[in-house]
Amino acid sequence: MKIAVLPGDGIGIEIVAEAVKVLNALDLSFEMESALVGGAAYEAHGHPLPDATLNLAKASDAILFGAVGDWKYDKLDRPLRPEQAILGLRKHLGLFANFRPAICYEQLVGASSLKPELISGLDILIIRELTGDIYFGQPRGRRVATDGHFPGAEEAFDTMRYSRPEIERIARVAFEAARKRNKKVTSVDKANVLETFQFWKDVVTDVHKEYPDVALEHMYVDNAAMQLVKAPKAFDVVVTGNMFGDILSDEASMLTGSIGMLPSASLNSSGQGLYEPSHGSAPDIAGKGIANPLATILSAAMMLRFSLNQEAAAQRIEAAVQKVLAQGLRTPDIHSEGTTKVGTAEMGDAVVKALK
Ligand SMILES: NC(=O)C1=CN([C@@H]2O[C@H](COP(=O)(O)OP(=O)(O)OC[C@H]3O[C@@H](n4cnc5c(N)ncnc54)[C@H](O)[C@@H]3O)[C@@H](O)[C@H]2O)C=CC1
Ligand SMILES: CC(C)CC(=O)C(=O)O
Ligand SMILES: [Mg+2]
Repeated sequence: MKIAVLPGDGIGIEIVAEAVKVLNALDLSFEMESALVGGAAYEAHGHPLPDATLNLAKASDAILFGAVGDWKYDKLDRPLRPEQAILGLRKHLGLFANFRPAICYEQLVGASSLKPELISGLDILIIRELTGDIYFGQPRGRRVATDGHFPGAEEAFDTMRYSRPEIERIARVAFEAARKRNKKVTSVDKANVLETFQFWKDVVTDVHKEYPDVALEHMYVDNAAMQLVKAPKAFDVVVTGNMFGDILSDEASMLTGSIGMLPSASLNSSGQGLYEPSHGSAPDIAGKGIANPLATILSAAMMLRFSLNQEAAAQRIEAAVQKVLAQGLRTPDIHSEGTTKVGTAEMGDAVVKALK
């Protein structure tokens, strides 16, 4: 079993180091090979996703990814910007199904900005389509407007699009996942305004006929954003497009206490996966040793479960995370009165120690 380790930029480097520490402590036999990605790869090789990194990712059973990006690259031509590395990996590896579980551990009920009764026992799964939508649609660019409100003015445009097979396959992933949970799927769209999302809604409704045992509800994305903070436990599986899923999963992360707690798995149709926290490179706290590594450590657990067939090891990691939280250890993002503030490396060490 081979794992490509791509730490990336900012806190990506700090949090991936802790996940690797935990993986090494499991005494399983897998090979790990690291490569540069994002801004770090741009600095060294002039490209955020060099061929060597992409080839390593393709040749691996799984990829452990940190995060890419830094404000200092915001003026680069888009193809050279660090974020193109993660978009490129998703596209080249066909990682269309992004699982973002928002689970509120009992020990962190007080860390959320929501009332305890709203989030205690929360366990929802956001399934985000990851290789289509306005993030990948062509054409896109800048031009001089020939029509619209200001003909002759400079304008920018992107293309939102989804094909039937793209929607069908992510809908099936969602219905299958719901079958193993509470048998409810909420499909989030903007069908009242966007043709792409009326189509999304129609196709999800068609696929639902194959899953009569699973309840399907449709919800507009603006309402979904509101319901997520009003009554989050009413959701089970949420399936949505790339952009809405990006936004809603960051919102959902606060139900778990912090974005530093939200892991993710991005899978293709052959079971190969990329595992990364749902957050970014956090330049505001990078290099300070205070980033929460738990989302990345929990992503490593998802990797063991989904790509490496190591369910027992995945459960060991998840139990160890719960144990350190029960011990009262907290990075600053989840710290509250009466708990012990620790740094990134101390948190990783504590998880290693807590592995049974
Ligand atoms: N998959 C990826 O590589 C992603 C990369 N990005 C990139 O990351 C850079 C920063 O973007 P932002 O919008 O600031 O989003 P971000 O997710 O990096 O940070 C948002 C806020 O959450 C905090 N935060 C994030 N992760 C944390 C952790 N593990 N522990 C404690 N606090 C944490 C940050 O300090 C910041 O205040 C940008 O260049 C962006 O494009 C953003 C999202 C995903
Ligand atoms: C940097 C973006 C491409 C990705 C993002 O925000 C995400 O995947 O959550
Ligand atoms: Mg995001």
